[in-house]
Amino acid sequence: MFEKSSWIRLPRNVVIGHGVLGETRAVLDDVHLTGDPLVVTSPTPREVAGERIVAQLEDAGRSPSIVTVSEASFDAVQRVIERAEDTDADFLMGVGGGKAIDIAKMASDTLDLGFVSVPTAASHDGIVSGRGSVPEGDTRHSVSADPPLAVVADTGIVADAPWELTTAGCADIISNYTAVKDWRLANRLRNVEYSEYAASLSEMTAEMLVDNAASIKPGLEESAWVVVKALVSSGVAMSIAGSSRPASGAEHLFSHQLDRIAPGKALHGHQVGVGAILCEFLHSGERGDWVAVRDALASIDAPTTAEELGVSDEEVIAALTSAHEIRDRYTILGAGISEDAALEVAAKTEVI
Ligand SMILES: NC(=O)C1=CN([C@@H]2O[C@H](COP(=O)(O)OP(=O)(O)OC[C@H]3O[C@@H](n4cnc5c(N)ncnc54)[C@H](O)[C@@H]3O)[C@@H](O)[C@H]2O)C=CC1
Ligand SMILES: O=C(CO)COP(=O)(O)O
Ligand SMILES: [Zn+2]
Repeated sequence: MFEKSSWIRLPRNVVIGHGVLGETRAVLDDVHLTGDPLVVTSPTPREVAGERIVAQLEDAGRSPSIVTVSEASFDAVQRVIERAEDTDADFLMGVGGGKAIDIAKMASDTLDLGFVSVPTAASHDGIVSGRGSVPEGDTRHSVSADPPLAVVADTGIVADAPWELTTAGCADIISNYTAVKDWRLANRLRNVEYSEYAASLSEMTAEMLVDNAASIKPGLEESAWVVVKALVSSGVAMSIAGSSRPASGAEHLFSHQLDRIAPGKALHGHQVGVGAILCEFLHSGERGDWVAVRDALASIDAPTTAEELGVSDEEVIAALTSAHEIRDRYTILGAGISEDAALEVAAKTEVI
């Protein structure tokens, strides 16, 4: 008899559309979050959404608190936990980009409180995922965390965000191609647990985004819709898998290493996009699909070279040759690639 059991944990309400921030209170009521939240945000998202949520809840007689965070780290999670305890928060809301959402998600998981995700940019696929991604010293953790009970994605706000945040979200989705290839490889070579449903959903999400690339344009609210839906779909794939495997392979290891070697130079999505070009070449060779990955990234204005990322050629090579060390995750990088091989793949793909 098949005895294995697994929990697929998903949000109950995913509300996407123009002006839906104004419906936040109704969304919270619908999932029985009737108390006082701690809103976790960063400076600009605080202005464009955080303060508005606080005002809306205060008008309804509630007493929300708000805290601003700057980086994704275990220290930041701890500070938010303390603030939630001090303010006696009933639940947490992550309002902003991937870092604010990850911190709020991880803090609410530790506190065993409800969590609501309010993305102000379509820059990453952690909007609905049951994962938190944070660095610690020389390693990068991808930890399990309760997914949001509800998501409120106001496409008016997302469409007004800087265009590069949207192109970063698109690149995070395009990187699903290599992530799934790595997952299948790890399943074949290391018997890593694998879900064909999650893998297919992840690939289909990337496929649909690439097929719609021509309609993804700056300032267009319809584009915000398309990208947010793809990010939700990719997050659902991670929830089905119970890991970030469907959306995170060697291209993510490369990006996480770049975060250490060249911190603050480029967005997560842009780094994983360039990583996907390199890793696709490693998977399928010179005449393989790396050109299609590069062209898809270029078609939505995402960086395809070290220069466009704002990092040096040496930093790219250092990140690529050490990426396998950052996490125990089997990928096309295996036990690591040599500097010669890294120089060749980076030169042939014109990343450097
Ligand atoms: N947990 C998960 O499953 C996933 C987590 N991530 C994590 O998410 C992080 C990357 O997320 P990002 O959003 O790229 O970085 P981020 O959270 O640092 O946001 C980038 C910048 O955009 C600003 N911003 C957000 N909305 C804005 C708006 N409407 N107008 C103006 N500025 C705005 C933020 O305040 C920040 O300064 C990484 O730490 C990555 O590891 C990424 C994918 C999946
Ligand atoms: O960024 C991610 C998926 O896009 C997930 O990253 P991690 O594998 O670090 O959790
Ligand atoms: Zn990512």
